[in-house]
Formats: sequence, structure tokens, C-alpha cells
Amino acid sequence: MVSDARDYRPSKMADKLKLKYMTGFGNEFTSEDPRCAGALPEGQNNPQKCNYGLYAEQLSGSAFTAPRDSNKRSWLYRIRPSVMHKPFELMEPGNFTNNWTDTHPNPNQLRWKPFDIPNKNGKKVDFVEGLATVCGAGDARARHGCGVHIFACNASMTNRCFYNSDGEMLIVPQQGPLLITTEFGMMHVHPNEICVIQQGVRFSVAVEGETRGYMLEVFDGSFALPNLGPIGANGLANPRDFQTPVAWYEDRECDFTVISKFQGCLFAAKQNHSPFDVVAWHGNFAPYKYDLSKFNTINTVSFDHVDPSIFTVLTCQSMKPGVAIADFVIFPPRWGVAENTFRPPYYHRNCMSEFMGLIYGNYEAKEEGFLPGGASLHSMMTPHGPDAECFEKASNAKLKPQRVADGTMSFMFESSLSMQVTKWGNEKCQKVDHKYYKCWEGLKKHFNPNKRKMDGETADGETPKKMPSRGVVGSTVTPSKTYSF
Ligand SMILES: O=C(O)Cc1cc(O)ccc1O
Ligand SMILES: [Fe+2]
Repeated sequence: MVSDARDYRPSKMADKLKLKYMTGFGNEFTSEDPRCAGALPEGQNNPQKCNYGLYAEQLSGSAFTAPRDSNKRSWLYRIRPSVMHKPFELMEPGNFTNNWTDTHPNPNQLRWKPFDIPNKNGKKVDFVEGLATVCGAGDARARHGCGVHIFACNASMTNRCFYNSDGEMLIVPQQGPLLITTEFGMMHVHPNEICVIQQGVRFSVAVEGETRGYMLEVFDGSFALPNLGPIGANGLANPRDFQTPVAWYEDRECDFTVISKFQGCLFAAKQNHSPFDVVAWHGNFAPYKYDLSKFNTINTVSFDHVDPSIFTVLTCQSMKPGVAIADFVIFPPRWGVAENTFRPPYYHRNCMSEFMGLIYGNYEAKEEGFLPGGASLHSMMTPHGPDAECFEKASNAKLKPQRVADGTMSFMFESSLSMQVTKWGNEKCQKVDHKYYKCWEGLKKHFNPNKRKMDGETADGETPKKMPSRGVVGSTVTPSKTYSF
């Protein structure tokens, strides 16, 4: 028996335990820790006495009466039921909040330099202590809204776990792997992988030094795969690439603290044992991880810049058809082949809020200034688009099939809610790039009422074929490390 998973470094621990996963999205999984074969009751959920003297406990992730396709619950067979703990007491929340009105709204284009990570030689900060809230909207009590947080830490959670009573969390590690011990088993999550932890699921995060990432919480419901419509039965994030941990338990008596995020505040309760005592479980409400490099990217093979919804990995839908509380969208390495097209993102104003983060590399619309571990927010109807340099480069480039975003991974949390930036996000973090607006100041006026673009003139001066061909496509295929047009 491993007595304390959190005494070990995540990668070492993951190797030692030879972590296994079950594959599929939203499946009805069954899992038993091999040390207790037969721990799952056969043919029923709550026998009079469970094998091995276990307690049966249901974790409901939807109303009992939710339609079958959205009904979520799991059954956990554990050494002690979760209810065995001392009363919860209010905790000091640090920079973590769901209070969206602690300062005035800010309609500006916002960009943050990389958020600070506590230095490993300095103060020890774990995942929960290192949470800080950038922006959000809505109300956990009304089960409607979302929050965007940064985590920056350098210490593993020891004899402490966290759960979110308010909603589901999508975690995006940016620097350093996370070994996440959950009631359902363990997941090793690297940068360029993401994981989702459901409402109520207890987990503890072990880290290997300076660690940073992003976290999106949604109050409305669960993340789901987007519909594929005319794309067909396959594509984007394929269900078989999602990985759910297998049951793992520890039978450990110790002074353990359970931290609950409840109605936007943090509470701590003591108990005399580890909550990671689930010997077997079954159900469709369980954590999972996904490797972003497995994303099957679909894009134009003719012309025009397609909306980034084609890059949606996961979505938490609102009650309005097609409108997301929050989408998780990535900008993966891919080919750019669009003819006669300004290929980078277009200039636009959106009725959605766009929070972006960068895992590694750079972002095509802004090769400078937007850095790994930093972020940007383009709020509702706040204009934005490529910086001046990107505009000039992309409007004059010779359009050949070209690799886009190689060696990079950026992402967007796009929400239909008007997210407000917190006081920490606006000031306290001290990472706001006050010169961000300047990246558009150099945009030149090109307008000339006396000169219409001549038929047959292209950026590189070559003569295009007659329609239906829409421009010139070079015959050479040129891979490149960074974006060029
Ligand atoms: O603003 C951004 O950089 C994100 C974005 C990318 C894109 O390709 C099209 C629209 C959009 O909002
Ligand atoms: Fe945008």
C-alpha cells in the first residue's frame, strides 16, 4: 500500500504506480482497485452489506430526474462515507473569489504578462493557496455563471484536498505537470493536456516545483463535446481520446483537511482519514483528461478565415441553442492553405467574452507581448484583432500552403456572459500590460478612393487564374516554425 502519494514527485509517482486510464467520453465506467477484486456489487448499487465492509455512496451530478442523455451519477464504494468530518469553517480565500463587483468594470482590451509563480526557495504555496481569480460572471447560488482563475504554486497539497460545490472545473496546466489524486483514482496531467474535475469530486494536487496554469469553472452544468453537424461522425476531439482514472485507494488515518468551495467562498473541515479511500466505483460522472495534440483539426481548404468555433474542444452549453456558458477552444498546429485570404484572425467585435491563454510558443495574431503563462481578455464588444505588424505581414505575404502555429498552443475560454475583471486581475496581480493598446496604434491608413485593387493584382504581384480560382497558391509546401504567410 502506498501510504502517502503526496510525499512523492508527480512524475516519479506516476511511473511507480504505472497509472492506467479508461478511455471514452461520458461512458458508464466500472473500476475496482485490483487489491480488492469483487469490491463492486454485482447487479445492484446498495446491497445490505458491501463486500470488504465498504460503504456505498452516490455522487449525483444531475437532478435525479434529468433526461437520460444528461443524467449523471456515480456510485463509490469506500472505506468511510464522506459525511465523516468535523464542521466546515470559513477560510481566508486569498485571491480566489466569485465576487465580480469588488471593483469597477473595465471595457479595455486587457493583456497580462506571465503571472508570477512562487519561487521554490521562497514561500511554499500549494494549488489551493495559489489560486487567484482574473474574471467571471454570474452566481454560483443561481447555478449560472463562470469564473476564470490562475493557479501558481510550488508545493504539493499534503493531507489536504479540495472540491468545488459550485461547479465543474477545467484545468489547463501551463508549466509543470500535475499529479491529481481524486476519489476516482489518479491522473498525471502535463502541459498540453487538460483535465476536467466534476462538481463535488475531491482531489489533491501534487507538483514538481514551479507550477502554473489556468482554471475555468462553470456553474451551469457539465462540459460536453460539441456537436459535429455536417462534419460527420468523427473529428475535433474524438471521444476515444479522453482518459478517466482507474480506482485507487489508500487506507490512511491522519489529520486531513477537506476544503470546499461553496457559494463562492472557501471552507475547511477536518477529518481523521484520507478521503481517497474509494476502493471501487461505477458511473458516468468521473474526472477525465485529454491530450490536446490528439485534436483532429478541421479548417478551410478554400478561402476565408473560419470562425474559431471549429477549434472547440469542449463546451458547457446554456439553455439557448448553440450559445455557450463557456467554450474551451484551442489554436493547434495546423496547415494554412486559404487562397486570396487574410489568414490571421479577422478584426472583430464579439457579443461573447474572449479570455485567452498561452501554454507555449506564440500566438499567430500577436507574435510578441502575449507570452506563455500570460493572458488576454477581449470583453463583450471590445474591438480587437491582429497587431499592426501582423496585419502588414499577412496582407503582403505570398500565399503558399504553410504550417501555422507549429511549436505553439494557445487557447480561449469564450463565454456568452459578460465577465468582469476582479480587483486582483485589474491591479493587485501587477501584471497588466498598460501598453497593450499600442499594438494597434501603428495600423496604417491604406485607403485611397482613387485606387481600387486592380483585377489581377495580388499581394505578390502574380496574376491569379480566372474564377473560380480565388488567388494564387504556390506549388511548394513550406513547413515553418512560426507563423508566416
Ligand atoms: O481574438 C482572437 O484572437 C480569437 C479569435 C481567433 C480567430 O481565429 C477568430 C476570432 C477570434 O476571436
Ligand atoms: Fe477575438
